[in-house]
Amino acid sequence: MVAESKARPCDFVLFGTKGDLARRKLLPALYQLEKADLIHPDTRIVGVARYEYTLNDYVELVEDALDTFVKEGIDQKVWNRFKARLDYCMVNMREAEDYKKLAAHVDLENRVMVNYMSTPPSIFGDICEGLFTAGLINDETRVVLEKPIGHDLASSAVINDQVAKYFKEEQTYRIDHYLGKETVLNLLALRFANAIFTSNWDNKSIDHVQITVAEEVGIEGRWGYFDDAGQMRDMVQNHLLQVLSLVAMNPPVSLHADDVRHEKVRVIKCLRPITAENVEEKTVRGQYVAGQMNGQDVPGYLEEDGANTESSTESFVALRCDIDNWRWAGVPFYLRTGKRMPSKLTEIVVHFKSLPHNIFNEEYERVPDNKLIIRLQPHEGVEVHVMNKVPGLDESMKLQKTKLDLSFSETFSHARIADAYERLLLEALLGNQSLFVRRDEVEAAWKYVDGIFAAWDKVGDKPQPYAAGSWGPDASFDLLSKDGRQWDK
Ligand SMILES: NC(=O)C1=CN([C@@H]2O[C@H](COP(=O)(O)OP(=O)(O)OC[C@H]3O[C@@H](n4cnc5c(N)ncnc54)[C@H](OP(=O)(O)O)[C@@H]3O)[C@@H](O)[C@H]2O)C=CC1
Ligand SMILES: O=C1O[C@H](COP(=O)(O)O)[C@@H](O)[C@H](O)[C@H]1O
Repeated sequence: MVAESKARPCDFVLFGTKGDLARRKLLPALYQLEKADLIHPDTRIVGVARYEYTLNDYVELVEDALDTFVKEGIDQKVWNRFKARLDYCMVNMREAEDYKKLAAHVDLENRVMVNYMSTPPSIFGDICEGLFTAGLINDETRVVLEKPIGHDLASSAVINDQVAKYFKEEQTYRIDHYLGKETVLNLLALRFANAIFTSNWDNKSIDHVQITVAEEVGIEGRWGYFDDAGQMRDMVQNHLLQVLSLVAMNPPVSLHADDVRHEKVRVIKCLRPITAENVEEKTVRGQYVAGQMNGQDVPGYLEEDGANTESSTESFVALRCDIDNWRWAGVPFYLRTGKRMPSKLTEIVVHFKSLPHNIFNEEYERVPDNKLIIRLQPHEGVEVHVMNKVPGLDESMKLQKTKLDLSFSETFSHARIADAYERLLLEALLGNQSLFVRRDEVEAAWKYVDGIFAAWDKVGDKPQPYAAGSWGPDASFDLLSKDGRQWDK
């Protein structure tokens, strides 16, 4: 992607530094950037929380997070460099006056202040106001917002307005970590650097597209958060619609942030609204009950720690999305995501159209369709399913389904696949917004999702049970079979 500004030294201020995301993902990602020598030598990292820590306490907290979450272990030399950048400031994030303390920890004259809000979105506005009160916002100051922004279109507009009071859109970086995944970025290369795909990427060649984001994990101690959100708000509104928009968008004029975002938002705006009249035909939602994962008994959603036995929050969603534009008219995009599925699997399957006529033997009534499978995680790679002649002297031209399989770990064996947050933190430090979501994208996605919730409410839809360790409710299979199709897995 194209960096909008040259690398400059930054004050990277991590609000919520003691939280789960900061410990599990953000601090390890910063450490990896240090290891790869990608952080400007004068950049500082300032942790912010509401605890009275000494700098030493904070350094220990960071070391503990890295010990726990950096898989390959900490390299002492890298750690020594990294820890020299650390600083800590105690702030009560709801108290605007308290932010004045931060002034002593940053240098607006010589460094760009990048404020990462790894906190509940309900305090994003307070943080912006606090930064303003303390005189810490200039034209270069950036703010990085975690997802999901809001609970629906109205609440997301409130949060975006609170932020926009102090920060321009060019200063606002909305995170969707799927946009930082190496394989999601590879979609751009696959689509726009390969004529074989570019010229076949529409309703003349493609029958339908499947996007699956299956998770093995359950609620992982986040029941309070998750029950309020559900899989639709936690995954579909952001990650799945972002992936869909990258698969379906028209070629952007360039890789500059707004050129890419302009094309993505056009796709989301073309999604045909799902209404009470067709919501039962086009959507399925589920909630897991007790089952087995890898031979172990696991509890149902309502038996998880902290659960409320009345909850009708969905942990699984499947949708048929239709994109009303010239390129995709008549090509359904089937989306599916759920917790407690049999395995972690994130992939896009592009099913090409059937051939009009079979000139080969009768082994197949119809020659099986070609498929392009883009494996986002795990086993990152790309497969193309094609038909081949079985070698041999017989006259029958026997065909066999075969696959061209490009595995990233084998083909690029020298390259380490970076975690999505490494890429996104680097881009935020460099000042490149391409991989961040613009306000109109977030709002268009909420509009679509809000319509589905309204339709579910109107028809009184409730999640259907599925056993933990299964691929979701039976209705998810019916969603495709009634269109004469089936899920790839
Ligand atoms: N965890 C994850 O995997 C993901 C999280 N996110 C998003 O990232 C953000 C952070 O999530 P997560 O780390 O899980 O949440 P946590 O609750 O673990 O962390 C949030 C942090 O914010 C701090 N905080 C909250 N209110 C205040 C306040 N008034 N003053 C000072 N500190 C405050 C909390 O402090 P204290 O410790 O004192 O309570 C806590 O350390 C959320 O927006 C979430 O939606 C997005 C994707 C994945
Ligand atoms: O944002 C989130 O994403 C994770 C899944 O991310 P992945 O990179 O492991 O695919 C999900 O488990 C979590 O609930 C959600 O908030």
